[in-house]
Amino acid sequence: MTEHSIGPLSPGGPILLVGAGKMGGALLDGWLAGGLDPALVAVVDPGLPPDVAERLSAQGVILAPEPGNLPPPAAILFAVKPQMAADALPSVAGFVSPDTVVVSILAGTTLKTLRSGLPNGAAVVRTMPNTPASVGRGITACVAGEGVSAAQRALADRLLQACGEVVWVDDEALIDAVTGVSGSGPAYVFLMAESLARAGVAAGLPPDLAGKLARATVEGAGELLHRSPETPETLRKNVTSPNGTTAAALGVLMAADGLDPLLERAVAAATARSRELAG
Ligand SMILES: NC(=O)C1=CN([C@@H]2O[C@H](COP(=O)(O)OP(=O)(O)OC[C@H]3O[C@@H](n4cnc5c(N)ncnc54)[C@H](OP(=O)(O)O)[C@@H]3O)[C@@H](O)[C@H]2O)C=CC1
Ligand SMILES: O=C(O)[C@@H]1CCC=N1
Repeated sequence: MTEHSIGPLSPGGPILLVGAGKMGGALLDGWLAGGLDPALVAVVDPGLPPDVAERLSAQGVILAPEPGNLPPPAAILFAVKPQMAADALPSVAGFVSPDTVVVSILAGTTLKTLRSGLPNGAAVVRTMPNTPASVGRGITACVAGEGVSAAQRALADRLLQACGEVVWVDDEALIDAVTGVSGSGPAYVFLMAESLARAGVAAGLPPDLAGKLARATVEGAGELLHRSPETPETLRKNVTSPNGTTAAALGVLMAADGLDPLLERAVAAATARSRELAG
């Protein structure tokens, strides 16, 4: 069970997920774990693996609906790869009613592009979630397009809150840097676990032990950061004895050519790629 219960939700129509891959599937898991009634959820994804389709169907989720046999969705969560957007938008458009809000999670795909593939005046919210959503610990940044009503914004907020925290921005341009920090960010942290394990092996540990230590360290540090009211800086200082082992390591990581410039370049590369995807 996640920390974020969606509770009873009467959205006034089903919630349609278009694209139930890694991220769409994570959000779907978050909704179901958060208590969203599966009978209110429909999924369009021609590539759904049979075991996933079977599990969702057994839970009562509606699979592969057509616009003619599904009531107008209150919200459509659009979650295909950005490169598939043009192919998939016509099928999304077929489900859109005047009251539907389309919530996109596509990296680099602008409100303008999305709206151009949907019926005139469609309400669109562009968002950037991240995969910890599958365990209720995601964070999603959102920007509302023109004409999104307060009720539509509240519904988008509620659906995303079932999977973690939600923040709203007014400036769509910020979403590219959001993607570089929190959208892609979980990958940087997982890489830290991989890289720390490799460094442990280089320092003489057996690979299994290095992997176990590195994973538990990243998990534990994340949990401590989650539970503690302290800043990351204070938590770091709490580990660091004067002239001790951590100080020796931080001398490398916090040097002029250490982690800051490396992450700055990494986030800049992701941000630039997000802008590039927008065309
Ligand atoms: N993964 C992440 O961490 C994050 C991803 N995003 C965004 O989420 C989106 C999805 O990414 P991700 O989940 O990683 O990608 P996936 O490839 O895992 O998921 C996309 C899914 O959409 C399916 N699909 C393809 N075409 C259609 C269609 N016409 N109609 C319905 N479904 C279709 C795909 O099927 P098939 O595989 O058969 O093509 C696949 O199952 C991307 O736009 C990405 O930018 C945003 C934040 C974080
Ligand atoms: O790598 C990507 O393009 C997507 C967007 C953010 C995380 N994954």
